[in-house]
Amino acid sequence: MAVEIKEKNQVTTLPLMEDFYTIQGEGFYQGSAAYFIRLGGCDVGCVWCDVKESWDVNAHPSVSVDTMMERAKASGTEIVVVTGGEPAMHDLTALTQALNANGMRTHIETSGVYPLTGQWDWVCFSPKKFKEPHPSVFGQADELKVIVYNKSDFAWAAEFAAVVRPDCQLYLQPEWSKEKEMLPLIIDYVKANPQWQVSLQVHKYMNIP
Ligand SMILES: C[S@@+](CC[C@H](N)C(=O)[O-])C[C@H]1O[C@@H](n2cnc3c(N)ncnc32)[C@H](O)[C@@H]1O
Ligand SMILES: Nc1nc2[nH]cc(C(=O)O)c2c(=O)[nH]1
Ligand code: SF4
Ligand SMILES: [Mg+2]
Repeated sequence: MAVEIKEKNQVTTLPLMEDFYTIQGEGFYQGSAAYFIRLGGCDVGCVWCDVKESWDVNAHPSVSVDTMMERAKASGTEIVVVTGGEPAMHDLTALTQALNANGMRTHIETSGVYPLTGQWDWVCFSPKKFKEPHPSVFGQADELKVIVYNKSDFAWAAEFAAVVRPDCQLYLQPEWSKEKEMLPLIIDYVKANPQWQVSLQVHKYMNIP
C-alpha cells in the first residue's frame, strides 16, 4: 500500500501587508533591485517606526507563500527582502523554501527579537531599545544596522558590534526625522571608527517605495 508521507505542519500562509519591486534603499545592498515582501505584525513598538500600519497582525490578509513566491518570481528579481512588521514573529520556513527552490536569494530585515526560522542568504539585524533582541541572532547577522535617534545610540551600537561575527558589516542609519541633527554626528563617528559605514534611506530621497 502506498503510504503518503506528510510533511511536518508548516505555515503556508502569512499575513501580507504589501509586496513590491523596488531598489533596496538601505545597508549593504543599497542600490540593488529587490522584491520586498512586507509581512504584518510587530510587537516591538519603536516610537519612530516608519510603518506603524504594519503592527496589527490581524489587519492584513493571509496570503499563501506560493502566491508570494510567484509574484516575486514574475518580477524577474534575484533578491527578495522579507520585512515587516517584524517578519521573524512568523514561521518563515516554507516561504524561504519556496523562494530558494525558485532560484531567488532570501534576505531578511529583522529587529532580532525572535529566533529566526527559515534559510537566509542575508540577515540584516537592526536591534531596538524598545525590546531586547534574542542572542541567537548575533551570530546569524551579516549586517548590523543601528538606527541613530540620539547621541546615546553610538555607545549602544558598539555593544552590538562586539557580539556579532567579525565579518558582520556595520551600519549607522539616521532616524528619518532626526537626520539633520544626527547625520553630522554619524559622519564624525564613522571617520573616527571606520569599521562602521553610513546608511541612508535612499528610497525616501528617490520617492520610491
Ligand atoms: C520597518 S523595519 C521592519 C523590519 C524589522 N521590524 C526591523 O525593525 O528591523 C525596516 C527597517 O527600517 C528601519 N527603520 C524603521 N523606521 C525608521 C526610521 N524612522 N528611520 C530610519 N530607519 C527606520 C528599521 O530599523 C529597519 O532596519
Ligand atoms: N526601498 C526600500 N528599501 C528598504 N530597505 C528596508 C526597508 C524596510 O522597510 O524593511 C525598505 C523599504 O521599505 N523600501
Ligand atoms: S521593530 Fe521594525 S516594524 Fe517593529 S516597530 Fe520597530 S521598526 Fe517598526
Ligand atoms: Mg522601510
